[in-house]
Parts: sequence; structure tokens; C-alpha cells
Amino acid sequence: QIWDTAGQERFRSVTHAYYRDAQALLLLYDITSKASFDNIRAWLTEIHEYAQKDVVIMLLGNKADMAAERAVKKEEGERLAKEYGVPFMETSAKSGVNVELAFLAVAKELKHRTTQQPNEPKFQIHEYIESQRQKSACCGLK
Ligand SMILES: Nc1nc2c(ncn2[C@@H]2O[C@H](COP(=O)(O)OP(=O)(O)OP(=O)(O)O)[C@@H](O)[C@H]2O)c(=O)[nH]1
Repeated sequence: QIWDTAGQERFRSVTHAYYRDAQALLLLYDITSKASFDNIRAWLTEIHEYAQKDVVIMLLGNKADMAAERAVKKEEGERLAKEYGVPFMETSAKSGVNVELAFLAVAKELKHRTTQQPNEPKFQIHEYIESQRQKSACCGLK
């Protein structure tokens, strides 16, 4: 089940009821909006308070198709994600770039958690994303 919760500040007091039991959270900002990026820290603090302790979080910089209006560098997204230890990529709901990869990475992480044997190596979501990204780079796919 995928829920799209309201991102606006005025709904914030009710939003946590929707993600409290979530297994994964995709946290999006808009690469053309510095304000949306600056809000991410507040969201992460709130998630820490209300979400499940083992929730899978992924940070996504959306509207990657709007490069001309970019207000947040890709490196800034990468740095913030690293600081919080969460995977990151830029996506575009318009062109579809990385949308499937973002959902697949989260789904694979959750599936591995439920089927993992104690002696099996842990699924590394960062490595999975990196390997898939390299694959598409190598073959000229977007
Ligand atoms: N160019 C471009 N436009 C996008 C992209 N994603 C969303 N938009 C546009 O951005 C606007 C806002 O999109 P929403 O999906 O309503 O954004 P939201 O964050 O869900 O908004 P809230 O429900 O208020 O939290 C719409 O006009 C979308 O068409 C994208 O990847 N590229």
C-alpha cells in the first residue's frame, strides 16, 4: 500500500498519524525549491519521533527534469542523506527517471528483511542503488 501524505506545513499535525505504522518512507523535496529542501531536516526530526524505529527512509530530490531552475545542488542532497545515513537519488515524476529504482530499492530492502536468514549477509540498499545506477549509465538507459 502506498500512501501520499500532505507535505504542507498546515497539515503537519495530522500527517504523523498516516506514517506512524509505515514500513518505509520516501521523503521528497523539489530541486527547484530551496524551501522544500530546508524542510527536510524538520521532517527527519519528526519522523524520528513518530515513525517506526526500523522504518526504511529514502531521500529523493524530485523534478530532476527541471535542471534550468535548479535551486538545490545534487551534492547538497547527497550530503544531507549521508548525514542522516539514508539513501538518496534525484528523480523525476515527469520523465520517470529513477522512480522505479526508488520503489524497487525500498521494496527489496523490505523483502530481504522478512526473508533474511541469520547467517545471510544483509541487503545493502546503498550498494543496490549504486549497482543499478551504474548499469543504466553503462547502457545509456535513463
Ligand atoms: N516538471 C516536473 N513537475 C513535477 C514533478 N513532480 C511533480 N510536479 C508538478 O509539481 C506540482 C506539485 O506536485 P504535487 O504532486 O501536487 O506535489 P506534492 O508535494 O504532493 O504536494 P502536497 O500534496 O501539497 O504535499 C504539480 O504541478 C506537478 O505536476 C516532476 O518530477 N517534474
